[in-house]
Amino acid sequence: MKITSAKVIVTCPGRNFVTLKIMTDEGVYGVGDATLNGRELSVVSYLEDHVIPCLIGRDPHQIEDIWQFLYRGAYWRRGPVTMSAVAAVDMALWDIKGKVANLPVYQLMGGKCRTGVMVYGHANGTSIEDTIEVAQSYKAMGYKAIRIQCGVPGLASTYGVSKDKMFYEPADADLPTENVWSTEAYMRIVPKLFAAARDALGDEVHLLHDVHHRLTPIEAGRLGRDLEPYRPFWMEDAVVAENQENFRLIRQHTTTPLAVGEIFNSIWDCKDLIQNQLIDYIRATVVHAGGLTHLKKIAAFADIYNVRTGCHGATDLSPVCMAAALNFDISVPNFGVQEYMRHTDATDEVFPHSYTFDKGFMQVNETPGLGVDIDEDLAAKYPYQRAYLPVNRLQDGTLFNW
Ligand SMILES: O=C(O)C(O)[C@@H](O)[C@H](O)[C@H](O)CO
Ligand SMILES: [Mg+2]
Repeated sequence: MKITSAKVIVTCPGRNFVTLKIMTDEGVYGVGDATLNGRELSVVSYLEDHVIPCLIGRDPHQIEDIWQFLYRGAYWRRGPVTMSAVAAVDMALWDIKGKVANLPVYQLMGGKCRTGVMVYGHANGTSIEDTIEVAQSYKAMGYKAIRIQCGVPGLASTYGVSKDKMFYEPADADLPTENVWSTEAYMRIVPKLFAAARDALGDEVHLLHDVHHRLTPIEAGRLGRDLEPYRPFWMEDAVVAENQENFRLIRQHTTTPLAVGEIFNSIWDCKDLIQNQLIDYIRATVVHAGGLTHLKKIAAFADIYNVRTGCHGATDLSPVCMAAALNFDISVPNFGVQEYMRHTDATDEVFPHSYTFDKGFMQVNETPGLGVDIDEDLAAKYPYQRAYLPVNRLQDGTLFNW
């Protein structure tokens, strides 16, 4: 079997998605997600100019060898652009292998380890009351795990709080929107949100929260300790993780479980965090961390240290990535939870898929391959629109972490 051609499809049914489609001499094709929010076209170029020429004529069944060729063979390793491009190829090759074998990809990865994939939804509101009302509606939809984020008094806007309650897209403008941030105000409101949420939602539902890289390690230690009475499922991205040692300080001060990794690209970004047991959940994704081939290795390494998976699943990860993630989630032993931000109907129409949601769990279903496709004619109706993620400044104007 040989790869005969490949193409990159950029479409914007409300937000941008980049999809790789690999064709073979047997008529079977595979799809992979290559979306990197706010930096989409750099991955398009990486694929078109540097990856696709190397794929033509190769045997699509040699997934590991092609992965090694694109990773080691580039000489320049890692980084979000490279690893998203490698991931797209990897996903498409698993899709092809599954279609040829007439099996869903999870079967090729070892088969089901569980009956369904527990997902968490996003409840957010400008006030604590609004947020709890939305969380109640998620609970009514059957969600077992809910992320709660609320507005911070005195700040015009904050990460995680959207106008549309079901579809959150932070890349909202043609040039970066500027947000204003106060750590002090934020640290005052979040424990109150958790106290009210536990009270209103009961003991059983899992409550999650995303700090979005905004605290210092000692501040994160304090927030984690303040949240302990409300037993959060996790505190996510409490600090920036370029320095993995940051997490040691947090760990010394709190037993609140820690999650990190949505912006990680390889096992090297989380190796120390995992082997020193400084985190509880690794959030690396199929699309930004080198595809299923690499994420399987991260998960296997994490399993040794009791670290569970909690893959990123925001709307900027296309349904192609979601389908790949669900095949991964159902088949790894140390699965924790999967993030699930619903895509809009327009996006779901461009990417027909077989996965389903029911009572807080998702199912991959039995479609051979990844179980997802792209409708190219429909995709062509939504041309690329430049969109940036926001930037964040402190109240005195200092540029901060968004
Ligand atoms: O946990 C999450 O879902 C996030 O932190 C994302 O919303 C993130 O901000 C976006 O994926 C950025 O593109
Ligand atoms: Mg996050």
